[in-house]
Amino acid sequence: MQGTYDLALVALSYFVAVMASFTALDLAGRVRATKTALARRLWLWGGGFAMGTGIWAMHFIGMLALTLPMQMGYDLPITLASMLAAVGASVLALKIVNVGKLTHARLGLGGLAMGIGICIMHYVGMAAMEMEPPIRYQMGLFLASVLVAISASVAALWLAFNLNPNRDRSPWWQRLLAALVMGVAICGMHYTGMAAAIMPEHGMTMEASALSPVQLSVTIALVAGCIMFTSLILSVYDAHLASRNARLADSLQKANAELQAMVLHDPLTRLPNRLLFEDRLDKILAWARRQQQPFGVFFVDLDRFKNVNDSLGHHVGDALIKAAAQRIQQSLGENYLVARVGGDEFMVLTPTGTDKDECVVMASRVVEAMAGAFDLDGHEVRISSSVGVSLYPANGIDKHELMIHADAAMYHAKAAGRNNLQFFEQGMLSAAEQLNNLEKRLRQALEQGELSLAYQPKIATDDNSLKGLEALLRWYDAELGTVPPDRIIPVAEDTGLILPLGEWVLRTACAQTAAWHREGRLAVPVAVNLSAIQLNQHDLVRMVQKILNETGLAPQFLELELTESAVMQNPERARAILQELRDLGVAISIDDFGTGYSNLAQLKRFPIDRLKIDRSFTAGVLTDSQDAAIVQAVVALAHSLKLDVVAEGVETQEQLDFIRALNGQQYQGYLCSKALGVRELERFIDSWQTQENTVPA
Ligand SMILES: Nc1nc2c(ncn2[C@@H]2O[C@@H]3COP(=O)(O)O[C@H]4[C@@H](O)[C@H](n5cnc6c(=O)[nH]c(N)nc65)O[C@@H]4COP(=O)(O)O[C@H]3[C@H]2O)c(=O)[nH]1
Repeated sequence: MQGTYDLALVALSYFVAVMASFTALDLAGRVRATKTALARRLWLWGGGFAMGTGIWAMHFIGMLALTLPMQMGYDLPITLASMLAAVGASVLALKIVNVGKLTHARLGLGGLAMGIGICIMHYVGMAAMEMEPPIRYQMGLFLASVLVAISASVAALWLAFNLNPNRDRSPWWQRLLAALVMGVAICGMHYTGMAAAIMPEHGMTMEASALSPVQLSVTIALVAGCIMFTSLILSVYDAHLASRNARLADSLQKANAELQAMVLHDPLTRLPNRLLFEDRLDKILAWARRQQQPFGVFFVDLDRFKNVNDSLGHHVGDALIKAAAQRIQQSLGENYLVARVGGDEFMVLTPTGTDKDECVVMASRVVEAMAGAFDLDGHEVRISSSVGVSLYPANGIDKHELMIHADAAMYHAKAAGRNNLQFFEQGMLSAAEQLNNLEKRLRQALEQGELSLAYQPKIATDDNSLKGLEALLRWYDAELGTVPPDRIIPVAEDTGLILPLGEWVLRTACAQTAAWHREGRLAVPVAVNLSAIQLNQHDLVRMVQKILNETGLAPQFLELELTESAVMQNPERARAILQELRDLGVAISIDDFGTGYSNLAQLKRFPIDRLKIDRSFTAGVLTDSQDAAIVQAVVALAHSLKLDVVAEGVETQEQLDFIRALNGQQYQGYLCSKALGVRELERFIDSWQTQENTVPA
């Protein structure tokens, strides 16, 4: 008996087979990409189920496409059994190819399971027709149908799973190609199998319990379609979730990297922080030990940074740190690791192989780089740096030693006048400790009122009258003994203590002088030294005004002494502030004149009243022709600018005569008196008057 095929239904059957294969391969492809065992099992069963029902649906649509000259019907239990065979074989095949590495054997086995599954489904499905007499098959075509099913299945599975062995999931076009081939396996088998079938002439089927082909095919197509559609939707949703997870993982990774960068870097300068520095130091140490190579650790501290921070505000301080960080890195180059390890402290790690000479060259570059003026937010700021260097292995063989020794060397550089570099030496450890101790005790002395002032008279050269007093800081510490101001002031400047300390000096000197005025003991001005840092203090003028008000000292009885270098640090700003102080009625004098780098043209523009000749020049006026020439020049300059001159450190009558001959107006020095405590000064005044010298009262 010959049948005819409806080509549209044949095409539909192929389409269903391809759809089923695509869905199945898609779901099965997720098995490898999925982490949990349960999800893997679900995807495997989902794929097998979609494949099985798809093959099953294809079969019955294929049967519907065939018109036989007889009525047809199917036995329901056998029909369902054919579906179970298709699902079971599909699950088995997908499991075989999805577990472990896809070897040739496994691929062959999977294809075999799939091919046999398709065949069983087909021939059991045919048996559901229960023809009388039964259908017979041509052996050749029957075997060909089995061969088509198995070989096309092997090809499809290879395409689906083996084309991209390094990837968890194959791309969609590859799955589609595999599905088209699998469609060929299913349909090829079906139609070859149908060609193998010899239908009995005048055969009969259709029992009372059997289903009509149209009913069955439509039901199956609908069920299979629903299953495939749902499976695909699930798969697409899963793909969406997977890509979202991938994106999340990606941004998590980025956030993690950023967090790590934050933990290891200083947010202001973006330089490595101490943590990262120490980590790198550990690594370079291990390397240097193996290679037996030297390397250096620099400790860089900005001098007078607190000055800038306190006087110009934190935003300028921050800008200075940033600019300083850049300069350090630029002066050293990329091979040097620069880290910010504290407020104004940086550490540098040289590359391995850097010896002592090279360390000196490179550290000097940092010192030089720091000495140039910074233009910050319209402020011209000058600072300097003190650099300590320790060398592996000469100055330390472990991380802590190298760091502590570089730190100690840096302290030594500070004590040696700042703006320089020092190599570590054993004797330095105590210097650093001493400096720390000094700072601690000074802070305590200030808080507990253990500081005092001494007053040194200023005498007129012409008539020996008392012209004024200079207040000088004194500190006697039980442990340290008498600590001279030359040691106190630099420590105070570096630690920021100079502001409260300077305010205390000013208040004490004003209060004492006002008291002497009230007592009628004297009526001369008092001179107070101001540090460069105080000059930059933003509320200096207000503070001076407030202290004058509080102590009741008239402004014309206060004189502020500033060193030449303090004024020249930022001449424009200094000029403006001095003018404001002058406007209050306070006098200004330039201390240690001749020791700095005064620009004489600029000096003319400063609102000052007096120049003080440094005692180093006074000491040499009679013995050193250069000192004598300088003193002569300074006095001449002062006269031409209509400024008074005070010669400091006059110890002998001859020195005084020299100054007097030049018409220098005042002098200070041991010839007349040392700086004296309050009671001593009062006694001095009394005795000075009795010697027929004048003391204005
Ligand atoms: N060899 C010798 N020395 C003489 C003679 N006459 C005075 N001196 C000393 O010379 C220094 C004069 O003070 P300076 O030039 O302002 O120099 C001062 C000043 O720059 C600074 N200083 C002192 N007190 C203060 C203060 O309260 N604030 C600030 N910012 N600096 C201060 O410390 C420096 C040193 O002060 P001192 O040790 O008190 O030393 C004082 C004084 O004792 C003399 O005839 N021969």
